[in-house]
Amino acid sequence: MATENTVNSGEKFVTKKYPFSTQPIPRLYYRDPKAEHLIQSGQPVILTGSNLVGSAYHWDMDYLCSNLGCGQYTVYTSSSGKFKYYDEKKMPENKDFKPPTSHTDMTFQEFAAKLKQERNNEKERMYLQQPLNDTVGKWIVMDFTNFNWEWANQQQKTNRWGPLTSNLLLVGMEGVITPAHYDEQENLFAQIQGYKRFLLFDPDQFECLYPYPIYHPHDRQSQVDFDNPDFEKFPKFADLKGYEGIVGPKDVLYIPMYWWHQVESLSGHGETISITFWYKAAQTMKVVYPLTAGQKVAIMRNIEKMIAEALNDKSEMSPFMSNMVLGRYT
Ligand SMILES: O=C(O)CCC(=O)C(=O)O
Ligand SMILES: [Fe+2]
Repeated sequence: MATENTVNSGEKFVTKKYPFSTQPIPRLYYRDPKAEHLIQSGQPVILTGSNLVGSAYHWDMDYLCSNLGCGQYTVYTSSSGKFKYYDEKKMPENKDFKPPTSHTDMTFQEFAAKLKQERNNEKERMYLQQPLNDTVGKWIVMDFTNFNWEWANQQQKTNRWGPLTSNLLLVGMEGVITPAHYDEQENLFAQIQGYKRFLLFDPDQFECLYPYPIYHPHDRQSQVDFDNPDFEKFPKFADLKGYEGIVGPKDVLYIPMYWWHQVESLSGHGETISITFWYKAAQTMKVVYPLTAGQKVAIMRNIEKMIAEALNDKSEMSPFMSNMVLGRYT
């Protein structure tokens, strides 16, 4: 696999090389009017100085072990290092589907012990992904209470986002990868430990990334294997253009809704610890034309859902979808 060296804020990183070009995600002080403007116009930006999770900068494996309590945490395991998300609710109707990762629930202490054991085991990567809940110990509650809610709430208000839905705690081994996908929520992604490389793609790159059908467990994920793209099946992947940036401790990345992202925990800098702040979409006051690429993705999703429900048999989807457009809209 081809790699290249990247230098970012004085640190050196080895990153994988992909067959598409990228431009840097802007990196700006959080109070910079240019940063505020990017968020308001639904563009990604790496924000410095916000201290969104300033009260959690001391979180590391030992502190979390002592203070996270004895609740159960979901830990995913992968032999490829890739953790492509799958929706288990969509598995019963997709009998041939084989989950690419497995998961088990364990205490944080059990996870930390396993991590120490497996740290040098290239064949087994682990990634803890668990929304923060009320089983955490009192010091974590204290740190959480002292997040920069004033700024977060102000962003929520200014951008008319809906309610905060969850804070996902992500603790990953070096080298873990979350393959390209989009989410249906706004996200302030806060980094605490380690470095993550983000590859981002505008929602207008939809046709270059070939998401799975909506009824598939991998809905919202790209079908393209970035390490070994099948250009015959996915020819427009060759036209893909993206953004990239490295997010380190204290940085916050705004990931706008429907923006594709691939996330790679970089090697040589220890485990990665991150927290997401997911917000429901802003309510649309008045529709303005032309529609944005994100609004078109939302329309496609709704239509696809309606057709899938009406047909009630996923084997009918493919001929139906082709017949609807063939020689008419093609
Ligand atoms: O950090 C990761 O590995 C994935 C994060 C992600 O996909 C998200 O925050 O939406
Ligand atoms: Fe995501």
